[in-house]
Amino acid sequence: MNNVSGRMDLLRAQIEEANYRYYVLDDPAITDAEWDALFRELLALEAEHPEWVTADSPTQRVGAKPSGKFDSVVHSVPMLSLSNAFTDDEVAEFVQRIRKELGTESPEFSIEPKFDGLAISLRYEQGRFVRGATRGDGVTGEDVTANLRTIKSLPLKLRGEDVPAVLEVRGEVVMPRADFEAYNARARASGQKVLANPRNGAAGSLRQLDPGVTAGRPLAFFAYALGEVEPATGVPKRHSDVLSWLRTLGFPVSTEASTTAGLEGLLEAFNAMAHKRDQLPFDIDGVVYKLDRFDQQREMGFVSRAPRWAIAHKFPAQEVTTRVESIEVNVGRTGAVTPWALMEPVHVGGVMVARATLHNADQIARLDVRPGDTVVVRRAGDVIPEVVRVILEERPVDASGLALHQPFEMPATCPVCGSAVEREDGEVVARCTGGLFCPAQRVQALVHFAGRRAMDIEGLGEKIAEALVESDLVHSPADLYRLSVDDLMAMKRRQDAREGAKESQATRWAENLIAAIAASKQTSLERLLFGLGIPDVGEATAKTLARHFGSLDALRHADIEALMAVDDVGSIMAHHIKHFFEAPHNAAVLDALREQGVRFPEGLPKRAADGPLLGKTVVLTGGLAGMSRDVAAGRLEQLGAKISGSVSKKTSIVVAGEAAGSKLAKATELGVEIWDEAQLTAFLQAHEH
Ligand SMILES: NC(=O)c1ccc[n+]([C@@H]2O[C@H](COP(=O)([O-])OP(=O)(O)OC[C@H]3O[C@@H](n4cnc5c(N)ncnc54)[C@H](O)[C@@H]3O)[C@@H](O)[C@H]2O)c1
Ligand SMILES: [Zn+2]
Repeated sequence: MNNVSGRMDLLRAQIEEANYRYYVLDDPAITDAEWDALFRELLALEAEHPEWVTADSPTQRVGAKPSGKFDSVVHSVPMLSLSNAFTDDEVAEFVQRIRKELGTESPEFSIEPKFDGLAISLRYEQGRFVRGATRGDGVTGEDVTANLRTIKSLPLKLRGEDVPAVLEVRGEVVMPRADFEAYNARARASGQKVLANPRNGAAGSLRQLDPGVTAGRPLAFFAYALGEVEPATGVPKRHSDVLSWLRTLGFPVSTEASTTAGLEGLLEAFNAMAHKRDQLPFDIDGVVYKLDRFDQQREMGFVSRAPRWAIAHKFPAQEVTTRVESIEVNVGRTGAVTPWALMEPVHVGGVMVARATLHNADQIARLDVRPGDTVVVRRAGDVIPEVVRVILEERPVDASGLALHQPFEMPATCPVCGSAVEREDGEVVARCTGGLFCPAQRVQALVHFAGRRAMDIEGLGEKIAEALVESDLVHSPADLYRLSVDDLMAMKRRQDAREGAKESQATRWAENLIAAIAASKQTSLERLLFGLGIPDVGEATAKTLARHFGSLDALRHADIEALMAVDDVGSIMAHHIKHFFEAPHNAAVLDALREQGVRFPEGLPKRAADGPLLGKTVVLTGGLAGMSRDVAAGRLEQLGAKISGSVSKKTSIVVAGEAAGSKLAKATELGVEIWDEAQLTAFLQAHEH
């Protein structure tokens, strides 16, 4: 007996503490599922021992006392909670109770999603929004009027002529999931604290002392009930009609609401909503069934904490706790290195989950997640399951009480190919620098290599690249040039067999692809350089490098200083380029490409050692009508000019073509000499040999 009453005391204390963190601090320490388990256990013990039910038990009360941060508002009609049902049987009991007490065979119910947000009450006087408050402990809430005014969908003035002098509308403030994800992505990128879940996001945003902060976080509102109404004469007699009425007054009301009679209809609606759950723009944690007729609601009445005429039928939890077995990193197609927690499998959001993303190194540091840790995992909508927080109290320790595991550190080398993993200043994502060499990146690297502005191999898209890599035919771009029609046909046959497709004899695609690959052997240095996918080296830089060094070998052997002497090549890029060419596997690919017959014109740097433009730096901007900018640059270089991509004080001449933009503006500002196309043409003609 003492054990039981002791257990009840403990449960009450645990629930009190959880309520304080959840309702007042917006910073829960346990999951809703854990809270529900504690609460249910207490309810069950109280049912067995009614003599030990205390008046201040959490089962007898709603929420928690207001924090004192805001002015308080006394609700003229108390705001209650809802009883919960977790199984069909519990819903059946609920319906049975109503049938018995009302003597109605098939009571009618209104059905609505259970929004996972924050309950609020809005007060309108003479049709104008005057005050809004949180639920608080159900009797006294917090005045959050200024913050509520920032919610765009919340009407500040009621629609229509005939509105009650006093109208209180209750509903839920929620944070749409997309806005929640976007907020967290930004927070992660800038190293700020992320929101644990949209409910917390909504509650935390609404309970800000600065309405400016609330305004910056998109919130939505859904109306689902009335408080005080004066005069009450025009109020409909059914809940479903109240929802329609609220809509005509200008309130957002869920379009998912419906009505039904009897148990069957409720369970059907529950299953339908469970299917839709992931597609809804905001989180819902169940379905609420309410007796539709107000006279019947009055007959059923209330218990201390919740109405007896309604129940919330809850979905499987979207947040659960489990244990991290290990942390691994995964390399994506673009080389991005993402850490994952491998966990003891758990049911979350209705599916079994064994991996959850840890996003990036910053997030790991913020969470301080380590192997062996008990963590909260969240899975909602189509979003990848993620680790939300670590339960530090449960971190495994050794005999002397020290943590068993050190903080996790991102590996310095790629787990797939062993190349260095680098993270640029100011970037959140770490990347494998292996490029072509890294099997994890091969498919994307091949697609890039074959791209129209690189080697221009028609027909080599993502699907074929995937098949080539998967069938082990191609490890590096050089392997492309060893392929035969027979190889491709064999690959296709294996694929057809695996997919159970009918074997196709058509060889045309394979012949075309081999021809396109062969044709790409005649290329230019700049196309090849761009196609190699050197980190940071885009099309423009590839061009500049090709022009500056003239030959592949000159570039391959350039040191950092020589690289930095190239216009627009900064120190980071110079290091990337040098690393790339230094890596033996990249050198092997380049040699193999040459061996396979890839050819491009090479020579000395094109810039003449002498000429009228010697010592002058020229920038070309805007479109030229008579020739391409490349051609113009080449001819200027033959006359001794150095071509640069950006305007600075060192620029001698800016050639401004059609629609020249910021570079022209900068040249004007710096007083640099500016030529139009006519001047350029005249100059080139005058110096033609
Ligand atoms: N993790 C924690 O530490 C912790 C602590 C306290 C409470 N909780 C969570 O909160 C729940 C209990 O809290 P509660 O009393 O705030 O309520 P509740 O969420 O179980 O149900 C009542 C509330 O549902 C909301 N609601 C949503 N859609 C509705 C609709 N269509 N019609 C009517 N009401 C609707 C209203 O805000 C109402 O106040 C627990 O089940 C638990 O999930 C968690
Ligand atoms: Zn790699």
